[in-house]
Amino acid sequence: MGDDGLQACGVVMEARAPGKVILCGEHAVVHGATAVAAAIGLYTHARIHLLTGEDNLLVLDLPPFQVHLSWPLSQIQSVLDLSSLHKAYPQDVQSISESWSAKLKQLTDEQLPADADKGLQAGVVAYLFLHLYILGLQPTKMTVTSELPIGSGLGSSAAFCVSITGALLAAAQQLDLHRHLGPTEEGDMQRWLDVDDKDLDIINRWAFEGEKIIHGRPSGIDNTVSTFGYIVKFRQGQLSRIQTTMPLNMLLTNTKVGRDTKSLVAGVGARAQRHPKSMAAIFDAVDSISEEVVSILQSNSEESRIEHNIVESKKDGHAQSELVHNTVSRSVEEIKLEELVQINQGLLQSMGVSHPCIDAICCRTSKHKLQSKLTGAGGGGCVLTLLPHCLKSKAIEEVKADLAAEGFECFQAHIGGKGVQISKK
Ligand SMILES: Nc1ncnc2c1ncn2[C@@H]1O[C@H](COP(=O)(O)OP(=O)(O)OP(=O)(O)O)[C@@H](O)[C@H]1O
Ligand SMILES: C[C@@](O)(CCO)CC(=O)[O-]
Ligand SMILES: [Mg+2]
Repeated sequence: MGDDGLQACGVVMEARAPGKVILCGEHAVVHGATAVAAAIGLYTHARIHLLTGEDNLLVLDLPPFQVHLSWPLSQIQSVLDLSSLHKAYPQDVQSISESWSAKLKQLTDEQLPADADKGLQAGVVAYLFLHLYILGLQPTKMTVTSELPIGSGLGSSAAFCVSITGALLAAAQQLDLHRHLGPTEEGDMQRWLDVDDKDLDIINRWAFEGEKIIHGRPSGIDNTVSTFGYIVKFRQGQLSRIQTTMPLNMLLTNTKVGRDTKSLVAGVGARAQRHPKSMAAIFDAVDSISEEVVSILQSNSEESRIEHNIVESKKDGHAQSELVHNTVSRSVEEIKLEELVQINQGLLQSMGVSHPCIDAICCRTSKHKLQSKLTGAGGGGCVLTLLPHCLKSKAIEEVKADLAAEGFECFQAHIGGKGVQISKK
């Protein structure tokens, strides 16, 4: 018996799914443009315990929200028509119907406090939907923890959907798993298994259905990166993996301004309806930026090894800054990437998804001759700053200290690692 008095029957499955950064193309990707994104080494973990028949419950623990929810299976049966589930197979990915959506909201509202966040309600509905369709009415306890800041542009909603889908499919014994032969990450004693490619596709498709419940109109880029990992180019549901020898270092700064992706995506959609031609031109420009970023990342030319010195800041228009004194060498590719980041940020501002805090961070980092843009849905959340490979750690610490003095929290994360993985106990 566990601390909570529930009888676990010994089977525990855990899935971990990474967050992501979008290098370029957010929002425009919803309207058909290309975007480039990478997995980051911060994970959401979904742990599922199968319970014995004595506990006829579905239990959901969400420590980041200090929420513990529990539904008797009989209550779920009395609210929902589950007959269609008996015919469904986990491979047969389905969308939530209007009637299920209303009934799952009712089941969720009965459990959540009256003043609970609407975003949290949507996350719980996504969990119930995925659980019932993938695992059926099996008594379980699911605990979801996360290293990601939630609602901050690093794909927490996608990592939530991908990790719970992975854990549910693993518990339903629907995944082919491979022991991965590489060294385990330092300090990580848990053995993570890779998922077969065909099963990754099923995880991704279910997670997309979860994202639709949380977001309204996702492009699918976030769940795709969280599932497949690495660095990807994404356009209209199609992904291709980008292999690059270019070191991609960046600083992530959390504005800590709360926002939700659903309303930001809806806001850009409304602007596009009001100004179809102008917004189409912006989305086209973003598409070109992403295509250029892909070709820069994939170029392995001699040119990339030629180092260029950036003119000292005092000689250009930023002479007012007392902060800029370092001259940093950059490759031609790094210079181009920085310009594209700057152009993309300008276009995101035109879409109406920047925020004074984001603009302040971009301005602050430009005084260190570094380029920044929002990442994810914007409106607050996180900002990424490109760090040229020659930038010394002392200089990075100076930027961090400068941003910290403004009240912003900065961190670095590993870029381009694996996607969802499973661990069994
Ligand atoms: N660990 C978690 N536990 C429960 N719900 C979560 C968790 N992580 C994310 N969510 C769900 O995702 C929602 C936040 O998603 P949202 O898309 O607004 O932000 P994000 O995914 O962090 O940023 P972006 O979409 O810009 O990358 C929360 O309101 C909740 O529904
Ligand atoms: C804003 C957006 O483009 C990225 C959110 O991380 C939404 C989406 O693509 O689903
Ligand atoms: Mg999201």
